[in-house]
Amino acid sequence: MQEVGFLGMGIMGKAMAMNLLRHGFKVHVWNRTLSKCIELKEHGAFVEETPAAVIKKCKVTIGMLSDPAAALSVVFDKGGILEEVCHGKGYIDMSTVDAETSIKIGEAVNDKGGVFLEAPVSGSKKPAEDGQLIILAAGEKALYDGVLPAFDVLGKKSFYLGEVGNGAKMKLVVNMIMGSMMNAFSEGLVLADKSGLSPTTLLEVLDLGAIANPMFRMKGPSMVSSDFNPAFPLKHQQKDMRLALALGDENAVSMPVAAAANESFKKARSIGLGDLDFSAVYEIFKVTEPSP
Ligand SMILES: NC(=O)C1=CN([C@@H]2O[C@H](COP(=O)(O)OP(=O)(O)OC[C@H]3O[C@@H](n4cnc5c(N)ncnc54)[C@H](OP(=O)(O)O)[C@@H]3O)[C@@H](O)[C@H]2O)C=CC1
Ligand SMILES: O=CCCC(=O)O
Repeated sequence: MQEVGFLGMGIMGKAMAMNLLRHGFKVHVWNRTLSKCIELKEHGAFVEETPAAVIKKCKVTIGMLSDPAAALSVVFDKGGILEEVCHGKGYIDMSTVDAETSIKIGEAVNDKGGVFLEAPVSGSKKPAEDGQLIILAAGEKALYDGVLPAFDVLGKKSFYLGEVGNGAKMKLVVNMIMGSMMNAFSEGLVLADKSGLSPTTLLEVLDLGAIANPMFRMKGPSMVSSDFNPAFPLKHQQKDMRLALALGDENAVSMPVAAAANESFKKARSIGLGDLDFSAVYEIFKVTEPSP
């Protein structure tokens, strides 16, 4: 499988498509905003006008879209993949969505004779550029096996999790934990600062102890210097908290920590931080009560 379609040239999709091109794949790309395909074209990608045109040319097409509405749109709307998907074609949705969205897409693709895999990823812009993602796939096993050469380029490890929906759920659980951790981390950095400690020294202390982790190590220094250039946009993290909380509702799991974290991300969105990196949630903890 050396030819692949790719829908969605956002932060992740562009990095992943570039990576496939670098490894010798022929890549047919589409993006709602066409201008985002220019750089891909310069690197040898074929730019198509609709998702349907991509799937017509490729046996396997990957989608990497912002949210459930976008994931559904490229499948069901005019010019969408349902217009061309048929026997012998596979569609792989790597966006972070809820299980219900994934199942709906999978059933529609199957009804047209195609095969479907969901494959959301852990890892952000840099792992996407470096082919170091963690792929959480579920759905048609034969498609999974067939697409492994591409997954091996995109990721450092692929998991096959069984029926459609399990990949989405695994991804939401992971991001729910990550979003909650980011809130606790932000509170700690502000608490250190406001109580007269150096946040930079706190980072050093954390990194030597039992809760050292790559996220604190990577995001900490840029947070302290108020650099929120987006790798993972805050609006997407809030979407993931919302979808994870809905999964909690369905399963009667009490999630007070995640619910509080979701409120923080919502507050950050409401003051215009949605397009910044999700670590910008830090900003809302800096706001102090005005003195009486
Ligand atoms: N960034 C990250 O670190 C990670 C992100 N993810 C997940 O991957 C997905 C993509 O994330 P990311 O690349 O960061 O997001 P971006 O916001 O950078 O890109 C979103 C993409 O979705 C497209 N899109 C949005 N709405 C529609 C629509 N209605 N119809 C068609 N296309 C649409 C955008 O097109 P246009 O350019 O026209 O706006 C763009 O190509 C999300 O589900 C996210 O949660 C998963 C792991 C890590
Ligand atoms: O969905 C985004 C995940 C970002 C990450 O795993 O670093």
